[in-house]
Amino acid sequence: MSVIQVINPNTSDAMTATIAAAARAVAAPGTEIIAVSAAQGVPSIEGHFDEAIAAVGVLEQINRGKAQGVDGHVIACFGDPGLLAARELARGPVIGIAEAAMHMATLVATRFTVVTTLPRTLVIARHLLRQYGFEHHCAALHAIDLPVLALEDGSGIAQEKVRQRCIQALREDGCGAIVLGCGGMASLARDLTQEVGVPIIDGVSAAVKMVEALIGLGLSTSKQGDLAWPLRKTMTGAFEHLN
Ligand SMILES: NC(=O)NC1=NC(=O)NC1=O
Repeated sequence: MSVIQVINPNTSDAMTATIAAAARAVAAPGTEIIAVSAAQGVPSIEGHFDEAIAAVGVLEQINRGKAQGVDGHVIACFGDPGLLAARELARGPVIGIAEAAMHMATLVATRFTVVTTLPRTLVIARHLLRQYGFEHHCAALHAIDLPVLALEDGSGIAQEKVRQRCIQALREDGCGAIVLGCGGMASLARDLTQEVGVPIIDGVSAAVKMVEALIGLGLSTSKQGDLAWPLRKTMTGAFEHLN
């Protein structure tokens, strides 16, 4: 039995439910998914400021997951907020949904397109492409120009905009796969893939399977060098509980 903690770095429980359903849909029979929202922070993550706030919430949940003895962690926001800090703190594997989706896309296509939410988050995805070494695999990045929580408003408008943008990208970008650039899009991948006949990749499910694979291989986060446990120091104020 493996236990994987899936962390929604924003505080919107409705999005956590969407993320949890996508994770459980692909989890192996022997894998238990524990899905959590950030205990404090921002209701949605749509820029550098939000990412900084969300990173603290991620670290708090990593600590809780460690205390619960989970075997691995997923950071279920497309900016992968706090990923390396989380790897310092964690023993088990920590995978972000952007890196997971990008890795999977390169395994099934030579070029992929990213479809995300607000235009101002495009640069965050670009930074990750460079950080992970996937820039030359990415054909294009597009934003549907709707806020993250539009995906949870029940209207279906955001979901239809994602669908239309994917169809347009497949016509125009010369890509062989599409990466969905938001944790809140997790539920769209399977049906969209069926409809367009091209891999539409959700990072939540990709990350869950990558964590399962790492656990199965007996690979945990390296504690050599920069991902060694954080140096001990006395934290104060709002961070005292992280001591
Ligand atoms: N690009 C994004 O939409 N990032 C995200 N913000 C959130 O709150 N969750 C995401 O996945």
